[in-house]
Amino acid sequence: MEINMRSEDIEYITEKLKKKLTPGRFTHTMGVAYTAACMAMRFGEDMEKAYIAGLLHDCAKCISDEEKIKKCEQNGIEISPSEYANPSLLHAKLGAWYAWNKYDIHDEQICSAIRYHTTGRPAMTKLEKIIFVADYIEPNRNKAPDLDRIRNVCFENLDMGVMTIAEATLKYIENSGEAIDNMTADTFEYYSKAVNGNIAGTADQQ
Ligand SMILES: Nc1ncnc2c1ncn2[C@@H]1O[C@H](COP(=O)(O)OP(=O)(O)O)[C@@H](O)[C@H]1O
Repeated sequence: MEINMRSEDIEYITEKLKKKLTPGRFTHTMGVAYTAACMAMRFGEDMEKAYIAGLLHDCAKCISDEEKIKKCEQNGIEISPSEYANPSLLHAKLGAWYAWNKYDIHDEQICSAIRYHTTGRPAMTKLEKIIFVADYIEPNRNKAPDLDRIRNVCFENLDMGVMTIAEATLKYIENSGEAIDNMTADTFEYYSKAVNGNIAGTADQQ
């Protein structure tokens, strides 16, 4: 189902995010929104939903770890052991909750794309894949190695893009010493099989 947002509503969300996020995070946010909209054009997804999901994906990012835990506990959002050990991961779950409850985006697909944008998950929807990938490749990102190649891969084949980014993220977090959420490893495994043709029904991105 389409969401048909009014341009005033999109402007309102954008202005609110500008206040809630640091300038760097806001720039990244706009990059993800535009990249997600481009990927939606490329892969036949709803452009407006991709833009809104990109806009809101980090809406809970600029909150202290203590506050993230508190807000999750207050609102009945379950916290896993790896999230207690690495509360920064909670911005994705909490962001999905904020999108629904504070920004009034009553759309399961958008909120789920926000929910899984950091770790990914096996068998993602097309919109979830687009936000997972757009977060990594948007034009303001410049620290990850091999980004030009990864950007090409993502626009060529969405599943291969997800696999490549999950693999790069795993390498990065293995060296960071932070508590690891196993969902990214599950995502990598699933999409390795998908690109090698061992899982049926995921080739909607060719
Ligand atoms: N499975 C995971 N376990 C632990 N940390 C992870 C995992 N996946 C991603 N991260 C880390 O979470 C951080 C935030 O990632 P992400 O949400 O994708 O970007 P951002 O919110 O900055 O746009 C990154 O440092 C990334 O390495």
